Amino acid sequence: GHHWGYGKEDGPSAWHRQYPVAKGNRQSPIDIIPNEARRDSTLGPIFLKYDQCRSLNIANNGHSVVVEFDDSDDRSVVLGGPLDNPYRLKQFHFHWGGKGCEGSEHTVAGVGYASELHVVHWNAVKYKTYNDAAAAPDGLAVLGIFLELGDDHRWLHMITDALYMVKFKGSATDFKGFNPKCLLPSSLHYWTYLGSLTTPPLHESVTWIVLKEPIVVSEKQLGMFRMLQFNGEEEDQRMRMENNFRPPQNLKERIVRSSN
Ligand SMILES: COc1cccc(N2C=Cc3cc(S(N)(=O)=O)sc3S2(=O)=O)c1
Ligand SMILES: [Zn+2]
Repeated sequence: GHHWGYGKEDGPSAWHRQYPVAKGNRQSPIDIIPNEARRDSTLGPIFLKYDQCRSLNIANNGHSVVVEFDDSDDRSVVLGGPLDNPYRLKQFHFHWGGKGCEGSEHTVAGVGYASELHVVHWNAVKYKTYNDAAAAPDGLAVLGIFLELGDDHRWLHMITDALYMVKFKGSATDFKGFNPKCLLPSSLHYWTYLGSLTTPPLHESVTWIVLKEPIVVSEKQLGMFRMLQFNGEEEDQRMRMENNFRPPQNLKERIVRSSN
């Protein structure tokens, strides 16, 4: 049927028709204003226990490129910070712009980055399935990491080298042995707030943890993401996958907290 996308007719400004929660009170992304974030001494550090993580595959879902993990046990979790219990690593994916344009979803004092990495975790302590967690107010914890342009990232090639295998929507290939720890910046200082999925179904189920320090990737590396297509191989219309980001949404009655 008529599916959502990032074009003029099916893009973020139209999503509310099929997903009324798009106009909800805890939508994401937002513009983060550092000076207005509340420094909270009760907010401890976050811990990323990814050493036993097991990546499974890399796929093009028609909206982004996603790396999925085995989440059948608590082998890889995020804990601490604003979280009351460990959240299980499920997948990571990216959002990016067009050549030379901004592409991140969150912005910082009105400034966007070239891209944003989302590492998605779910509350397997409280919820039996991912689907249940993804629709629950404390179901997901997503780590947001900004990508800024500069030198080559020494490990990103492991992902960009695989992109030719998942050029079209619906394609997937094995992707074992990848640890997202190699995509983290040196500092785990963060902003955190209660928000939502940034794509349909836009569930208001995400505790966002946005790292303050970006990682650096080259224009050449980011350009590889733009060889992906929104369309399936059999579709006539070829649509380059780019500008797959939702713009910042109203903060409403929320505050953003800052780790020390
Ligand atoms: C029942 O709800 C479900 C079930 C299965 C998958 C999803 N998802 C859809 C969108 C979506 C968007 C994310 S983002 N950009 O905010 O990090 S994460 C995510 S998802 O949880 O994978 C939702
Ligand atoms: Zn995302």
